[in-house]
Amino acid sequence: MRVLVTGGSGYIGSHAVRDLAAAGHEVVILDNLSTGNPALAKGFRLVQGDIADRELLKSLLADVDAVMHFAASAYVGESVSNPRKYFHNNVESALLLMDSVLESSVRQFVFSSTCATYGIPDKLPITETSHQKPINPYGVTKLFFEDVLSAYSVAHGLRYVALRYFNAAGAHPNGEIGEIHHPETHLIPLTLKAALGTAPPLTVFGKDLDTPDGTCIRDFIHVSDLATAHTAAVAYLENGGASTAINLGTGKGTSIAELLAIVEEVSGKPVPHVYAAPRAGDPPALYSDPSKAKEVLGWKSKYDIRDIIETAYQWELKLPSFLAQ
Ligand SMILES: NC(=O)c1ccc[n+]([C@@H]2O[C@H](COP(=O)([O-])OP(=O)(O)OC[C@H]3O[C@@H](n4cnc5c(N)ncnc54)[C@H](O)[C@@H]3O)[C@@H](O)[C@H]2O)c1
Ligand SMILES: O=c1ccn([C@@H]2O[C@H](COP(=O)(O)OP(=O)(O)O[C@H]3O[C@H](CO)[C@@H](O)[C@H](O)[C@H]3O)[C@@H](O)[C@H]2O)c(=O)[nH]1
Repeated sequence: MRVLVTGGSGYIGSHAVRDLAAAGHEVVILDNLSTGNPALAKGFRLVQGDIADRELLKSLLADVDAVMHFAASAYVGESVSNPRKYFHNNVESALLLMDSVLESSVRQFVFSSTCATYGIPDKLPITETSHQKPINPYGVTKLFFEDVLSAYSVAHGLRYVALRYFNAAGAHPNGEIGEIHHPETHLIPLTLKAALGTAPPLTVFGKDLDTPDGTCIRDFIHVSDLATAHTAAVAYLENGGASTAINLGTGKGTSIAELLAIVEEVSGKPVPHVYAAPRAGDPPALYSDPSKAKEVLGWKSKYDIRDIIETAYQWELKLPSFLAQ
């Protein structure tokens, strides 16, 4: 298949394009480089442009069979302080992308959704039928776009897979690419940087939450596992699969306190940290029931939290030389 990958120069997209190419697909990346890094797209055709550029999309979509849509603004905390940015990029621009898709012959679509669409879950682990009541603007935009896809699949014959990732983490096991965000606000890179002394002590948001050790719980899923799930989603659509939404997680939650202990073990260094109030828009505990992914896509995660920290640590050591290339 020929796949247009929006946001393929970002963290998760750059891992997915490598897996797609390894499976024999032809990839074109569209990325405006607002948060992406061109070095992550090395070896692939990268078109620098915006998903809202109708003219550009018309020409790109003429030559592809499917779209994989990663491009978005994706910081939970920032979406609370600057919601306009999120409604603009994740809804307004994304709707223009869909107009372009519907005006083309492309009818297969894979979307980067998120467990942030669930809000505070009604039960744990979270299944795809758990209620979706997001508690931050980022989650609202992602849920809205899922609803757009659902309506367009009924009205326009679009077939889509909305992949609801839990917390993407880790780096490519071959050491070539890994997590880069500007600014970096994610827990694992900030924890590693704190251990290495390349960033200030970690601020842990919340220590008296309603969780067994009082710190927040997340289901960290290795970015290479996410990548293989995307390739499986493309195969599912290629084989005529119906539109659906699927959780991508390990099924296991790790608390921040547990995570700090693993980072200390892997790095052999203490993680300097301080506690602060919970971050606005953060649910205390999120972890998946990943069984639908196994049933529908034949996919399950291969890496665990220790693998995640080990690959992320190796990447963190390499990052200065990667950025200096
Ligand atoms: N990181 C996570 O834990 C996580 C979890 C669930 C869902 N997601 C979703 O996965 C996707 C990728 O996340 P990521 O962590 O790789 O983020 P990222 O910021 O590294 O990647 C996003 C990419 O999209 C590009 N982009 C943004 N807006 C664009 C636009 N209007 N036109 C063209 N390109 C644009 C950016 O330059 C960047 O390369 C996002 O949709 C995010 O919401 C991420
Ligand atoms: O310096 C920090 C950074 C984070 N956290 C906490 O760590 C947890 C994870 O935070 P973070 O790494 O920022 O990820 P999330 O806010 O959970 O968001 C990520 O994971 C979501 C799915 O859960 C995706 O949808 C988002 O795009 C992605 O950024 C949260 O409880 C944060 O409060 C801290 O305590 N200190």
